[in-house]
Amino acid sequence: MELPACFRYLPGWVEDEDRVYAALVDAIAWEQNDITIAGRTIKIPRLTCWMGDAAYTYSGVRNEPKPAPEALQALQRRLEQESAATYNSCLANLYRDGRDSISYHSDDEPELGDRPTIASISLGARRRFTIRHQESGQRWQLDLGAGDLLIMKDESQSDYRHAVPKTRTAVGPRMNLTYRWFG
Ligand SMILES: O=C(O)CCC(=O)C(=O)O
Ligand SMILES: [Fe+2]
Repeated sequence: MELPACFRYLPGWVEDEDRVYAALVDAIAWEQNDITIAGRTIKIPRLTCWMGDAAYTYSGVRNEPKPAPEALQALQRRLEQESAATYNSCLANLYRDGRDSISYHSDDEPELGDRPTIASISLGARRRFTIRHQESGQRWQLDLGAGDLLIMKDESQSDYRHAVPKTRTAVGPRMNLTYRWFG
């Protein structure tokens, strides 16, 4: 099914994606944060790293920025040309296996502004990405593979939610880089 117009899918956008994955998996300062929901503290089911100018707080976790490796900045420069947008930060996710996931959410923190453009690059193993329209409940799914780019803009965060569900299928690690403008 065709995606809503505020999601633009560009498969195979990254050149040399295996090399970029290998460089970044070692260079990024991964950590596993805790989140507290309804008084219960659990570990986020994936590794993350926030690279930007300022601290980023989401789900009650304050993330201090870490330095961005050169390979990450090189991708950002190419992305800015592709998406006619500028980015000043990147939230990286590492899904170690099928038990790692991100549940349905919108990236709607106030610092991202109204109708943010978020450029999301996938590297490593292919994983399912699901989109749900908040009001109608209509769903879409994409299998994001190594080198794929998904640009989310306009009402993608205000009207839709997205997720990477857990899978029982044996699957290797997947990295996702979400470039954002954080004001
Ligand atoms: O891993 C993905 O493809 C999505 C990650 C995501 O939605 C996020 O970091 O906000
Ligand atoms: Fe997201």
